Amino acid sequence: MAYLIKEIFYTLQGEGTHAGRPAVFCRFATCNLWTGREKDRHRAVCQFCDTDFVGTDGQNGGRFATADDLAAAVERQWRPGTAEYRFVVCTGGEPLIQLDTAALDALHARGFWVAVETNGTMAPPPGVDWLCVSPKIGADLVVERGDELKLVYPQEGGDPARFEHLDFASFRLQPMDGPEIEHNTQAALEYCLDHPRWHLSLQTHKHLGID
Ligand SMILES: C[S@@+](CC[C@H](N)C(=O)[O-])C[C@H]1O[C@@H](n2cnc3c(N)ncnc32)[C@H](O)[C@@H]1O
Ligand SMILES: Nc1nc2[nH]cc(C(=O)O)c2c(=O)[nH]1
Ligand code: SF4
Ligand SMILES: [Mg+2]
Repeated sequence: MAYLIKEIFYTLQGEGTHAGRPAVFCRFATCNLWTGREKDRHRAVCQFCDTDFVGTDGQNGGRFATADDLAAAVERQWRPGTAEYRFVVCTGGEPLIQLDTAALDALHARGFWVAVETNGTMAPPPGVDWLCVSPKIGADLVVERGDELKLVYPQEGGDPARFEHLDFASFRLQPMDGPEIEHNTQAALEYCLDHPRWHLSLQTHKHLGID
């Protein structure tokens, strides 16, 4: 199977439990909850997306014919001479449309610890090392266990309490970026203070001005 990849780049994981950790980001093209085109945003299931995942024209993006070709492209972005701590974040778009066992195995074979950022509407292949699920109100959540549940806050109909029974090690609220970011950050902060099971996740890369 060929893989359509928007971009591959080396940066710090900006969000969640692993914020601050050096990582190669592999952004898969396409999503099942939005076409990615602005003209369709108002009728998308997920309307607040902050990401361009359309096409294969980003840095180091392209069509990779095999899982090993994809893993090799990821490895090329890791700093040479550091075999340890290799970390790749598979995101998108929705990575689970394309990320299969062959791709996961190929990344593992090159020594990567593999994280996935998903909207939770599709089952992951077994063996993902860190599964971060970010539910979208209006989409069926089929992934009910994982390492981190990262809820963008606030979402209409998305009371965090709705998700607390699910089997995740960590529960995070991430303020919705957009015109209301300051208000949303205060609201998420207050929610965490009142409900200490929830920890705040900030998009630190945006503050750092990095990808
Ligand atoms: C662009 S998505 C790609 C992965 C997957 N499709 C998903 O939604 O989890 C990566 C992360 O960014 C979050 N995100 C997207 N738009 C956001 C926004 N406007 N504010 C805060 N987080 C956002 C998503 O909820 C998800 O946790
Ligand atoms: N630095 C950085 N951290 C991130 N964490 C999740 C991201 C994503 O778009 O999935 C992201 C991203 O785009 N950049
Ligand atoms: S599900 Fe993820 S990639 Fe798809 S539109 Fe929503 S935030 Fe963006
Ligand atoms: Mg992002």
